[in-house]
Amino acid sequence: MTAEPNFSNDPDRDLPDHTRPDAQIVPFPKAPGHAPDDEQDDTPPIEGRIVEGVPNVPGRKPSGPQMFADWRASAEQLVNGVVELAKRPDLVINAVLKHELYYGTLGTGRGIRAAWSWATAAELNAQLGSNPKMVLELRKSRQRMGAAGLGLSVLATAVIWAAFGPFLFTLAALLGLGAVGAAERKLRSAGKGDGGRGALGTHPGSKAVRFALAAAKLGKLDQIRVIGAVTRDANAWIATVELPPGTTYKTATKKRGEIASAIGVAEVQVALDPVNGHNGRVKLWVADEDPMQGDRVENPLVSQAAGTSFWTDKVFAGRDARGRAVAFSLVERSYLIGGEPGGGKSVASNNILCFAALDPYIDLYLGDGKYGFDQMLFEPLTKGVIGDRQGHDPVMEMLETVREEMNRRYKLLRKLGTPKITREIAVKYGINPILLHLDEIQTWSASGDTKADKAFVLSVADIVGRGRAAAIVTGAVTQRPAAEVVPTRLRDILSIRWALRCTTPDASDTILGAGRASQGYSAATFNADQRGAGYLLSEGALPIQTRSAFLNETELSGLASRAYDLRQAAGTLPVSAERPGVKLLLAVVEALGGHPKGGHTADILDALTQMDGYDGWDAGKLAAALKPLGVFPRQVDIDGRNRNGYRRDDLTQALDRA
Ligand SMILES: Nc1ncnc2c1ncn2[C@@H]1O[C@H](COP(=O)(O)OP(=O)(O)OP(=O)(O)O)[C@@H](O)[C@H]1O
Repeated sequence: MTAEPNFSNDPDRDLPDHTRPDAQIVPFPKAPGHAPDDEQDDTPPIEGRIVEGVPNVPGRKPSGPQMFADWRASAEQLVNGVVELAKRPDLVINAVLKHELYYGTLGTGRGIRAAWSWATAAELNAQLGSNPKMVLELRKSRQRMGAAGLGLSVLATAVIWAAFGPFLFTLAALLGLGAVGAAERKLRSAGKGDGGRGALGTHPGSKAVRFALAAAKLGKLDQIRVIGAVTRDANAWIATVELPPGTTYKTATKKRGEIASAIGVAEVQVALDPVNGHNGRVKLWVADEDPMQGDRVENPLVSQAAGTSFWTDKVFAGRDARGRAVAFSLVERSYLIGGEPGGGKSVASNNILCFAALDPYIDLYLGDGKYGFDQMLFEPLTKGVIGDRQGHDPVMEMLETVREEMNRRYKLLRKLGTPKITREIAVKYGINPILLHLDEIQTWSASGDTKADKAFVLSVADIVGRGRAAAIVTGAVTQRPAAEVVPTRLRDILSIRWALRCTTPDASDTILGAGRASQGYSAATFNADQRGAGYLLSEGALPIQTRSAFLNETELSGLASRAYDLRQAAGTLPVSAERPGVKLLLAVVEALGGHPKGGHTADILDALTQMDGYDGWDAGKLAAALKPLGVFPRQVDIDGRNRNGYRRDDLTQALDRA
């Protein structure tokens, strides 16, 4: 236990910008009553047009003058837009050409395919065997008609060219392409394109948005309004929608899947935010691409030179669908991480473990029910670890150690007459926060040995429940999120829940809480390509769709060795036989032999000088080496002989302190 004030924990110390201001849990969707940041913008929107920027979404019904002002602003913006376009006709031509060339070519291709099918009477292919004569005759006659039509077209083209030159020909060709392109677009938006019903795309109009919401059964088309313009925000479009009277924001969140389907995107691409002060409005945010895929999310710890502070910093968990940082504090918290095998639990956990490791004053206790190598990097930093010692005994021993420490802290709190350990108390009394991280808890909570499993769950629940005030954070991780693995009484007191990809909505609810999936927060909606995707529920907030930060192996070992250095400098490395002070204490204890009281200096030196590294040591050197460790020679009575020596108690207490 270290009593030094933790100056590296100073909240004002110089950290890179991105490590703290971002460190907020941003509800996704935002908690009702919480105005989205981007609603601060005052730019009046234009209904039915796409503008780059952020819409102004008033939370109350607009007043008459307000509506008039909106319309005036809309009209002004429209006029400005037209003026801008008039100044740059090349942009208009470019856009038209691009559109016509693209859709015109697709439409022409579709036309050629259709003409070929018609000319070959493809619809009668099945009857070729039973009635070949009829089919072949029809083919011949259609092909004759087709050839005549083609010939006439070529002739007409030649006449136009000869009479009016290439200009009119080009114009006619462009008009033709435009008409075909328009038809192609219509076919696509009506769902008759080759690829099925098309998505709304990246720049939908408000009418298309209303159609989609009506199709998602949020109400009748004429009762759904889009307030202001459909706008763009980085890689998404945003629309503020007024639902039919009596339909609430919550109803809309439950239909997120249907809305996504009607828009033609994946559910994870859609976010619904409440509109401050109006429960019948919803702010619809639709990403162009799946935000849970693509490049990994990096953890800012990698580029941060300083360590972390349990009391003032937040764990960087990842980013939400909109790319905003998602982070949480560990103070007075505990957490549950669950998800199917390969769902990303270890990756998510690494963000917490690295954060904790980098605060040299957090004592780490680690247990992995897989007895694998996931935690090995951190083992040299831990105060308690079960490593590959299997069964309930090692883990129960570790839990008992933590509970003893917790009881000791409660005694201190009673003495101080204060309800919980604060940063000031921790620094004053040398109390280090504890992180107890238990991976694959099903190994001990649902092993089949009912008695042992129950004892484990009770012990963990005790630490979670009382540890909050004693600066003890418990984390439980499982790949089997089911009630028998994480009993409700345990889950309900774990304040942070992180549901990575799950196989069923029930499994997701086991982590996030009953009913969450039906509210639209289900980690079962993620697929295997969405690596690290999950829902993170922090105390008192709605679950946030989050992609966890991914630390690769190089980064992990770099962070672990940085944590080692920080702990070495702070003197908080765990007892290790390799450290000179500890090595000496262990050697002297060994030299005592078996006597419970201790040993005389002469006898100790006899045994010590036989060991490696202590050749030639005398009483003076031994006393000088033990002095900084707080161990001094005393008179020790052994078997009636009272001589200068060292007491066993003094040596073991020094080991504890080390
Ligand atoms: N946030 C992420 N970004 C990118 N890839 C990720 C992310 N999270 C997980 N992955 C990928 O998924 C793989 C599996 O993740 P991880 O090992 O964390 O799963 P797990 O849930 O711990 O599995 P198990 O239950 O078998 O231990 C990782 O090796 C990595 O390739």
